[in-house]
Amino acid sequence: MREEQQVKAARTRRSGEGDEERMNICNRLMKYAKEHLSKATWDYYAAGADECCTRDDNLLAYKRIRLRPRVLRDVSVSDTRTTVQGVQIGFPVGIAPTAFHCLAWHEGEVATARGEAPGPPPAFELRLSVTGAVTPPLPPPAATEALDTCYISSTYSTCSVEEIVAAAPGGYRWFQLYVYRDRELSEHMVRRVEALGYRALVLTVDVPFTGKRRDDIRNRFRLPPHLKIKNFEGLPQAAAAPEDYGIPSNTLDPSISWKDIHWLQSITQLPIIIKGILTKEDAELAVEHGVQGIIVSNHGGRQLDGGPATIDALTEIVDAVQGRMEVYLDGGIRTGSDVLKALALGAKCVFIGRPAVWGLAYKGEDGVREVLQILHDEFRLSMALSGCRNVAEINRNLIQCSKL
Ligand SMILES: Cc1cc2nc3c(=O)[nH]c(=O)nc-3n(C[C@H](O)[C@H](O)[C@H](O)COP(=O)(O)O)c2cc1C
Ligand SMILES: CCCCCCC(=O)C(=O)O
Repeated sequence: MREEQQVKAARTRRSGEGDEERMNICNRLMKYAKEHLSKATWDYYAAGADECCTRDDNLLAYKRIRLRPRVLRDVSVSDTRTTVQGVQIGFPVGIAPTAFHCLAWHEGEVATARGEAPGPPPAFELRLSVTGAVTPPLPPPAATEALDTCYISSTYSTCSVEEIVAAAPGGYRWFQLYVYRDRELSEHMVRRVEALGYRALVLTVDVPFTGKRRDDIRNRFRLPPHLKIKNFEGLPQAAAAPEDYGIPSNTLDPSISWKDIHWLQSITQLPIIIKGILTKEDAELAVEHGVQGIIVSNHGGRQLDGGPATIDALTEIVDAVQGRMEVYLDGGIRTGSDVLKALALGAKCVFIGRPAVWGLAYKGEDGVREVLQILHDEFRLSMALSGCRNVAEINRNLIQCSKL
């Protein structure tokens, strides 16, 4: 079942209504994207692996968690700021790496980067036109609060890392990397992003092979010829290789193992974040290998179907790590209360994949900015309504015991 249908079915079960007007902003934008993108592009973005159980569970798992709000705690001011890797960001929601943004919007990742970087406040027309109601009044933001957050740009971007940085030089960025069969290609990318001021490397470890995405197979999906993986343009390693999705298929190395973490550490001083951890055993190994963080991720349910929802995997991982490195999470974040629940269960920050793409498809950089703005406002409201004045006050006491 598609994400949209699944969410609708769940909502209908919960509320007894088919209440489209009350859809959260991410699902509203998803609906817009579905109506406006080509079928093959939509299918690619929305895809999950096999029967999409994990993709759908990523969302539904949040809806099974109940909060324990505290009251009478003077929430007249709430501060959403936090830090990741020692750097302050405006609120604990960043943008996960997703490929091929030029399929959603002509400016591609350049628009995403602009939408994420600090800039003028967004226009509120979407909030009025899509939700049909003005956002409820909120406590005033903390004085220095801004929507600055972290954008992890994908190796498989349709704009180059140079174009992304030039478009929005003030942004805080991490680079998503694969270990390629040709280690020189990985090293080349590391050197480039170091020189450009990227602040961390996010090593994706859950794609030894591409998951079985049935719609993509049926559609014979591949990047159209007028679009390119710009990061590989002109590189001899990528030139003659056979392609998968329009990506040189020899780039990913299925033989990578923990020893490659040492290799990566030997060629860079940047913090290394491993993306795609789902068990306490691998989290423990990540600590032992001295990386600076992990992202609890199942690749948006696009790789192994049948694995856990990320929010369900989080607790055992946080308990194993015991604060020895930062633990982040992606997958299924669609509302401010999802963010609150993930933080309460121990995530330092969460990342959104598809919602940023839906925003991009809706209105380019303004659409991305609005998704972030709305998630920010929802998160701030959820904090206040549960009695949290700042991010440090969010902890497991907020979660009903049956979920711990
Ligand atoms: C269209 C699409 C493309 C993606 N491309 C990448 C990628 O290039 N590298 C990567 O590490 N993860 C990639 N991911 C996974 C995301 O980083 C992230 O784990 C996932 O989207 C989070 O789930 P969400 O979409 O429910 O927020 C992609 C996901 C989607 C939906
Ligand atoms: C040959 C690997 C295709 C992966 C493309 C990007 C990605 O991670 C995705 O989920 O899609």
